[in-house]
Amino acid sequence: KRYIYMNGEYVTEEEAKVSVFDHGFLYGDGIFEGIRVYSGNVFRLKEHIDRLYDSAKSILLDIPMSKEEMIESVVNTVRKNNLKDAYIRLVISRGKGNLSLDPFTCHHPQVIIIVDKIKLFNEEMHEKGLKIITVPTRRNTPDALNPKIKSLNYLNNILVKIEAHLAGVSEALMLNGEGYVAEGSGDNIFIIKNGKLYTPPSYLGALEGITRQAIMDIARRLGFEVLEQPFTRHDVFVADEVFLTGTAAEVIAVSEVDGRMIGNGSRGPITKALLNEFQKLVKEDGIQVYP
Ligand SMILES: Cc1ncc(COP(=O)(O)O)c(CNc2cccc(C(=O)O)c2)c1O
Repeated sequence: KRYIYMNGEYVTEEEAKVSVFDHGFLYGDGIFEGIRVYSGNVFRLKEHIDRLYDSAKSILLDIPMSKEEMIESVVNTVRKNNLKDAYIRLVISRGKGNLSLDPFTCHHPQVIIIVDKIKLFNEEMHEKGLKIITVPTRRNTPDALNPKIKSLNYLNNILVKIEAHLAGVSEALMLNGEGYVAEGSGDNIFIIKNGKLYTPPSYLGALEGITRQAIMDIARRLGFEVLEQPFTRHDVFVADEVFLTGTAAEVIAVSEVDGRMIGNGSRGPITKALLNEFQKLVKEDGIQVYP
């Protein structure tokens, strides 16, 4: 049996329901985090919670518990489900209100913690790398709905998934309003050229990924230069290596973009080395569920 945390209680999947008047359901008025547990370690949980509370502040959503209480609730929910490896979906909605858009008619934000088994990319996909495309749908502009806010408004990302699917690929890149590469539908992007790593700067219009930061930390620790600067599709096409990062994706190589083969058409050596280091880090850096 799986238990879901809802507003301080554990309920079963069948009992886990929200009101049809919940503004998270009606308007995507809410925020969320995707977090992973590796061998009982909740990877960089504090960093995820810090980002969650930043997203909350940015949309004036008042989470009815402290960061410490939220961390404890996440850990307890993993323990309640007795999982050592898992994917956690932490959702906070504005809560039940009337049918207007007005968030000030919602007085009880919903705090929901779902713990699930995780699907992985298999070893073959890691070695071969993903074939991806660039799609016409641009990333939300920061002065409209800032991509730094991990909100429940994922239609921008879902439209990208639809375009990728229609093109027969599993993932796609979004550009920003100026035509610079922003990120994938649910992951950040890195390119490697002449031994240097490049990733779009966070102001460009992408989520400040926890995995992105971890890879930058690892790469710098290994002595690589990492530059956060804008780049274009051309820079991606001529890169030696390309990979995507995300809690679900981890570190996944890209072997083809818009029909251009990347490097020798399979995962590059630096990408593989970074993934190896990442797989060690995720077991250590975070909060232990079963100390
Ligand atoms: C738009 C976007 N960009 C980057 C990332 C990677 O960030 P982290 O390194 O912090 O996870 C995300 C988060 N990744 C995310 C969110 C929701 C679902 C899925 C999925 O692949 O099922 C993935 C994301 O949603």
